Amino acid sequence: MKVKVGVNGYGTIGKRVAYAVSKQDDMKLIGVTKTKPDFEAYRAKELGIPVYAASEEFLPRFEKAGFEVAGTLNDLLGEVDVIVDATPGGMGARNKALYEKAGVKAVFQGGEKASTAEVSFVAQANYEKALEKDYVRVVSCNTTGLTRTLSALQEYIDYVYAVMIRRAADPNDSKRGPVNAITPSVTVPSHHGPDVQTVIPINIETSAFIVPTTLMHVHSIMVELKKPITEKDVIDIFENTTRVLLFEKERGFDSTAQLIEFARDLHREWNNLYEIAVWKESISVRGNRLFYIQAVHQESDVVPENIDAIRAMFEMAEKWKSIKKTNRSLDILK
Ligand SMILES: NC(=O)C1=CN([C@@H]2O[C@H](COP(=O)(O)OP(=O)(O)OC[C@H]3O[C@@H](n4cnc5c(N)ncnc54)[C@H](OP(=O)(O)O)[C@@H]3O)[C@@H](O)[C@H]2O)C=CC1
Ligand SMILES: O=C(OP(=O)(O)O)[C@H](O)COP(=O)(O)O
Repeated sequence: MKVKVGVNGYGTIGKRVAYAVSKQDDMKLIGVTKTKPDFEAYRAKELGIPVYAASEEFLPRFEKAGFEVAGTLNDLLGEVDVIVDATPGGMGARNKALYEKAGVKAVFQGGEKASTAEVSFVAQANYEKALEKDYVRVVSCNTTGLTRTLSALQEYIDYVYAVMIRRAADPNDSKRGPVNAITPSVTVPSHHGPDVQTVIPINIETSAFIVPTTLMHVHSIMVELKKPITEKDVIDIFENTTRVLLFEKERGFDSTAQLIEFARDLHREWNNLYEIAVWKESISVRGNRLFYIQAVHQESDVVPENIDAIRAMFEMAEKWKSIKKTNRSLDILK
């Protein structure tokens, strides 16, 4: 039996999740929603993906353009087992009542509050917590990146302090920037530390800054150690951690620009870099402190998490079987 999946919100995350769903042999993509018949709606149609209006109020837009939709969100909800809500942050919580009414499970994204779902999710850290759940939140791209590397180091962690350097906007976003400024998140901690704690129980504080770039986020991480570890141990741990890759400045990875070029060289769809990129040379142990620097491709790291969340919610596979299956389907390197 294939799980029938719909995607509400076919934007940066939604289109990538829809693509990933279409690559799974145990899932079927039933359709996606759009609010307007723009080029993304036409592209979905060209790809054979049924397009539904995000609600009845948007139907006139499609009618005016002569764009035939397969129905509205309510029709889509009548056809699916699970909906991936990838609408703008905060909208998912409002949509939840519709999903409950339709008796459909839902995966929410990191723009929603933790309380929107029964569990906040990063596959390698807490897959089992999502088993049989109806509402799961895949945490934000930055929180996913922090959780992937910190969960691998969990037994060594006394306290974590991380500085998040966030991209100002996604590459397709011409409304938000980038701006010619550095914008601090003046609320400390930023949401990322408390968000990591919704997935793994560690001591962590974060602060965050937005900078004028669209490519990736970067994290500068400092761990106060509970017990000794060497730089080689950390390298070995990350080499054996799924969805984490080590990159060397020595090999030309000077910045996020080369990381994105690497994804382009792999001919990845939308130059997705699903894996968290840790600079090998940045791994440094000084006394009881470990330092490292990592980069997060905000548009794609959460995509495999959405797929694993669906498998957990329907108990379709145990943790590592699902993670490996998802990795293979998306050509994730390890
Ligand atoms: N972008 C990122 O870097 C990341 C985002 N996230 C989270 O993922 C979620 C989605 O973000 P993102 O993909 O960037 O957002 P986008 O703005 O790229 O896409 C959101 C989509 O939602 C659709 N939408 C807008 N209004 C409605 C509505 N009333 N009903 C249904 N759909 C609507 C839009 O459709 P249309 O185009 O038809 O108007 C749009 O395509 C957020 O929670 C965000 O925090 C998580 C990780 C990273
Ligand atoms: O989840 C993200 O970032 P975040 O972890 O800093 O909230 C995404 O990059 C979306 O961020 P945005 O809300 O600035 O678009």
